[in-house]
Amino acid sequence: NEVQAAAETTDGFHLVIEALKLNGIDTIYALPGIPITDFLRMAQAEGMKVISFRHEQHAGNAAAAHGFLTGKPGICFTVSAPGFLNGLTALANANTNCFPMILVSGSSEREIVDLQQGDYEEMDQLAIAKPLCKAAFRVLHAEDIGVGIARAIRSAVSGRPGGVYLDLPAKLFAQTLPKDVGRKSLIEVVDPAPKQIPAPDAVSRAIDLLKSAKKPLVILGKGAAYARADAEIRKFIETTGVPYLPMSMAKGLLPDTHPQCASAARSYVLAEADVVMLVGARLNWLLSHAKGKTWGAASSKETSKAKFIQVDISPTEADSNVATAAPVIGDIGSCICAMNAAIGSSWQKPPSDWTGAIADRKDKNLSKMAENMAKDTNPMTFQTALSVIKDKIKERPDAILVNEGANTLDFCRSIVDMYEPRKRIDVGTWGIMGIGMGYSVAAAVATGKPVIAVCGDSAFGFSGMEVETVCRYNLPVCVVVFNNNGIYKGTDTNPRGTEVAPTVFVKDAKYELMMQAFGGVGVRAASRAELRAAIDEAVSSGKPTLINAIIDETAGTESGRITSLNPAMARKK
Ligand SMILES: Cc1ncc(Cn2c(C)c(CCOP(=O)(O)OP(=O)(O)O)sc2=O)c(N)n1
Ligand SMILES: Nc1ncnc2c1ncn2[C@@H]1O[C@H](COP(=O)(O)OP(=O)(O)O)[C@@H](O)[C@H]1O
Ligand SMILES: [Mg+2]
Repeated sequence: NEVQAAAETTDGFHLVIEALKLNGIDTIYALPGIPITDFLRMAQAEGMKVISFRHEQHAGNAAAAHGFLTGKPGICFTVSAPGFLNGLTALANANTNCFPMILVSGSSEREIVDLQQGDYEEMDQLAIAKPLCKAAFRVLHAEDIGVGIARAIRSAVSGRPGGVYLDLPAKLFAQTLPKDVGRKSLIEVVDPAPKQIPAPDAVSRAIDLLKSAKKPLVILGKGAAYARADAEIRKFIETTGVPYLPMSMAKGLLPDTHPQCASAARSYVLAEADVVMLVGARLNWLLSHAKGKTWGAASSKETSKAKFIQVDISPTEADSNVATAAPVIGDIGSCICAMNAAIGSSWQKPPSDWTGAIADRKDKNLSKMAENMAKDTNPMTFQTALSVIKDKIKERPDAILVNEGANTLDFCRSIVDMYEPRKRIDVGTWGIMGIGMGYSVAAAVATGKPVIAVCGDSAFGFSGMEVETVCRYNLPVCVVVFNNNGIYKGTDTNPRGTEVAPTVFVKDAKYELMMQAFGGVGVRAASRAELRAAIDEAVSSGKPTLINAIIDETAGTESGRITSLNPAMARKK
C-alpha cells in the first residue's frame, strides 16, 4: 500500500522547505539545475518566493542584500561545482560586509568525491568554502536537515553577521523519513541574534573619554545601519551634540542634511578630531587605517593622535589598526542604549569653536558643490546627472539607491543625500563591482519600494544580463547607466594603434536597448531635462526601466577617489 506509505512519509526536499519556513524564511534566490531544479519547483509549490537568476553571483548578491535589508539570512541556492563557485564570490563578499547570507549548494556524494572517482560536477565544496565564510556545514542524513538549517541560520545572524555555506549532497533530497519523525527533527531557532550587553565599566570608560574631548567625532558604519537601533543612535547623536560622519551605507541613519552631519567637512574632522567613536565601523582601508595625512599625521606610516572608542559586537575588532582606548563590546542597540543612559544631565555639548569650524567648512564645500551641479552641460558631467538623482531621492526618501562604479560611486556618495536608514546599498568594504542588479532585485523583492540603481557603465556590465530577471518579475527597478564610454573615463588610447585601450567600450553604446529587449522601458538621456523626465516616469510607473545617461567621457579620474592605490601612482609618491 505504497500510496498510504507515501502519505505517511516526507523527504529531504520537503524537510529543507519546512525548516526554512519554520524559521520565517519565505524567499529563495537561485539558479536551477541538477540537483536543485525539483527542489525549487517544490519550494514554489509550497508558497515560497523563488527568484531565479541568469548567473549565480547575482543570486548570491541578492541574498546578501536581502540579509542586510531584513536582518534575516538571505538564502541562495546553486547547483554543484561551477554553480557553487559562481556563488562563492557573493558569499565571500557578504562575509566581508558582515551581511547575513546562506549559500546552499547541491554537491556530489562524499564517497565518490573522497575517492576522486569523477562524479558529475565533482568538487570538495565544503573544504573550498570554509576559508571564505563565517561557518560551513554539510548534511548527509535527512534527519539532520533541521539541525543543519538551524545552525546555518544562527551562524549567519548571531554575533558579527556573515556568510554561511550549507552543503547538501544530491542524494539527501530523495531520502525519506516518516512524517512525524521528520517534523520532530526540525528546529525553530530561538533568539537567533541574542542581544549582547556591554560591560558597565566599558560604557563608563567610553562616556568619560567622550566627555573629555575638545573635538569629538562619531563615525557611523554599516554595522550601525544593520543593527536597526535607529532611534537610540539618533538620540545619542542629538543628546551629545557630537558631530558625526556616516560611512556610505550608514547614510540616512540621520538625514544627511542634519546640522551635526560632518560629511561635507570629512577631511577636516578626520584630521582634527581628538576623540573618535566608531559605531559599527572598522578602521580599515576606507578610513586609511587611522594613519597618514587623512588623520592629520605627518607621514603615511604615522597613526592618528586621536583616541578611539570602538562600539562593536566583535571583541577582536578593537586594536585591529590602532590602539582602542575604550572598547564597548556588544550589539549596537544595547551599547548605545547603555551609553544614552550613562550620559547624565550634566553633559556639556562640544565646544562651539569645534562645531563652528565644521559648519564653516561644510558651508564652503556645499556651495562649491552646488555650483558644479547647477551647470547645464552637454554631455552631462557626473555632477549634473547626480543633481537629478539627488532631487529624486529628496522627493522619494523611501526609494532604495543602489550604487556602483568608480567616479559614479564616489560622486554619488557625496552628492546624493539619504534621509532614511538602510536606503543606500553599494560596493561595500571590498569595493566590488557587479552588485548592481543582484542588490536591485533583492531591494525590490524584500521591500517593495522603488529602486534606483546608479551604475557606472563598466560596473553595469558585470550584471547587465539580469535586466531580464528584473523584467521577468516586473520589478520597480530604474537602472541609470552612467555612460562615459569606459572604465573611469572613455578617452584612453592604445599608443600602438592596434586594439582599443583596455579601459574603453563601444562608442555610444545603446544600453537602453537591453531593457527594451525584455519588455522593459529603455531611454537615452543626454541632458538634465531628459534624465529628469525619464526618472520621473520610471518611478511613477514602477516599470523596469534603463536610462542610458550620457556622461562626458573626459570627466572621470582613474579609480575615482582611490587613485592613490594604483601601484604606478604609489611609485610617484
Ligand atoms: C569585480 C571587480 N572587478 C574589477 C574592479 C576594478 N574596478 C572597476 C573595473 C571599476 C569600474 C569603473 O568604471 P565604471 O564605468 O563602472 O565607473 P566610472 O567610469 O564612472 O568611474 S571600479 C573598480 O575598482 C572591481 N572593483 N571589482
Ligand atoms: N548588530 C551589530 N552590533 C554591533 N556591531 C555590529 C553589528 N552588526 C555589524 N557590526 C559590526 O559593524 C562593523 C561593520 O564595519 P564596516 O563593514 O567596516 O562598516 P563601514 O564600511 O560602513 O565602515 C563590523 O565590525 C561588525 O562587527
Ligand atoms: Mg564608466
